[in-house]
Amino acid sequence: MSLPKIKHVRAFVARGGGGDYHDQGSGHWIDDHIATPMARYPEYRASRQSFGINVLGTLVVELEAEDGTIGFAVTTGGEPAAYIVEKHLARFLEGRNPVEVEKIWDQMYFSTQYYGRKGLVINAISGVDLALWDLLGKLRGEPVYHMLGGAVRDELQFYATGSRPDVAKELGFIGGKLPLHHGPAEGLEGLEKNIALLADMRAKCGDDFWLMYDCWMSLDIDYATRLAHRAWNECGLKWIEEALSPDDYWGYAELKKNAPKGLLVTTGEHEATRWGFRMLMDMECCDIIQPDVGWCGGVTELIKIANYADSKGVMMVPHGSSVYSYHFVVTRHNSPFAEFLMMHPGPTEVVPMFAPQLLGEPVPVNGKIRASELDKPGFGVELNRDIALHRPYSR
Ligand SMILES: C[C@H](O)[C@H](O)[C@@H](O)[C@@H](O)C(=O)O
Ligand SMILES: [Mg+2]
Repeated sequence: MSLPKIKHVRAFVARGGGGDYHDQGSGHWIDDHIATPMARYPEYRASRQSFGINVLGTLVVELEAEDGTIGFAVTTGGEPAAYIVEKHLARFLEGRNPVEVEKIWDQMYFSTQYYGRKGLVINAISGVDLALWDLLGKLRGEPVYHMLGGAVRDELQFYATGSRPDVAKELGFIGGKLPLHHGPAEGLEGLEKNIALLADMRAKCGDDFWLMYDCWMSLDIDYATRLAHRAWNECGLKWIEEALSPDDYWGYAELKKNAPKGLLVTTGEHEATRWGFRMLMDMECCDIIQPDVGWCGGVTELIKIANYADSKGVMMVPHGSSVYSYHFVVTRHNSPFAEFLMMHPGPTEVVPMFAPQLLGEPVPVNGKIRASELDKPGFGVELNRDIALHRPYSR
């Protein structure tokens, strides 16, 4: 049974939130003195946008089939990713049967391996792969999660990422993940501030509410180990996330070995492909892997990553990527909960993570999304065509 072939491949760029969710206006919690590897330079310490965290913008990939059906997806990548899609990857898509997700992924990866493998190129491949799965679902009239094996539970439960875990608790989330504000460059004074903030949130949220710290690659092994023990002993931290550079597999293995029993070590949002995640798991770097399906290779690659994690008894809780991860998580026993990234500036309200780019994007209510809410073709969302979309490399 052949489906309508792919006729057009288009790559657009959009700004102002959405796929590149760090691309927010001023005064947003997500750019408020958050610790990063660049914090060793004082001029880049107060704002991640000052060193370019939002320089790329959103990549929108659109695949149009012969019958006019359109599949699309958004991720982080902007104009350089649009170039890779239009000038390199499109040749493996135009004229092809959209069912060939494996062969198309293989050709996109190995044709770009000489300059890709991780980062921007894999973001571009992920965007194409997500658009392909969306197109497949729209052509078949099936939600992506049905094509992945169906739901193993009736609802998804979420923890919330943002600077207000106390509000997240009131909104019904199972936990709150705080951004870490101070890294090694701010010395013991900064460490004490990190602990004081966590202790304040523990007092506000009570003992049973999960509290986590997201360190966004900002620490060294000594600081991370000291923070882990203090935060566990004094504040009952549930996990310490992405403490070290994604390339420091050896450091993660040491941190996990030296972390207090009971504290979880997590990482992976800036890792890519089955090979990168195999390295994390074979070197016993973490207790939970956190791939971003828009950055790790898409659904086709996440299937391989998640299956390997499942075989090793490692939890796979994707980095927040809205519907693109919800349709995956609901089908996996080793993904018992999901992340919801609070994109309200406060954050004191639940707003769609990729707003304003996706029409029909579901949001957690009382910290949950029912699986039945995903029962729409593809990823169940449509592109908001009222936003400014620019196609820099039309052919
Ligand atoms: C809140 C963190 O600093 C990042 O901005 C966030 O995108 C990511 O690390 C996460 O896990 O949500
Ligand atoms: Mg993170």
